[in-house]
Amino acid sequence: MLYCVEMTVSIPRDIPLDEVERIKASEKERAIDIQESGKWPHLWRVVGEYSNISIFDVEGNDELHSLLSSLPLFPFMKIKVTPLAKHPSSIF
Ligand SMILES: O=C(O)CC1=CCC(=O)O1
Repeated sequence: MLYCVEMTVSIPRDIPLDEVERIKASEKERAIDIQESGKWPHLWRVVGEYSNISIFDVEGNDELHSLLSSLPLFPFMKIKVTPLAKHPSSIF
């Protein structure tokens, strides 16, 4: 199943900068691992926001939740999930 996922990050200002940098480095590693698995085929920055729009290609809700909640930034993200179905006029 395909899902469009919008993740908006908001890190509390009282977390020490070195801890924030550590979390971001772990986030990047985990994101690369998932992309390399083929389950996260698109990851795009939303211009002007600390936010991304992604496409996930997974078995279903449980797998998507498991991947999203494995991200180190998960506790600091607001996530909007939109399940996608084939459009009848799509030629792709
Ligand atoms: O920077 C973001 O949009 C949050 C994020 C998700 C995957 C990643 O590497 O960073």
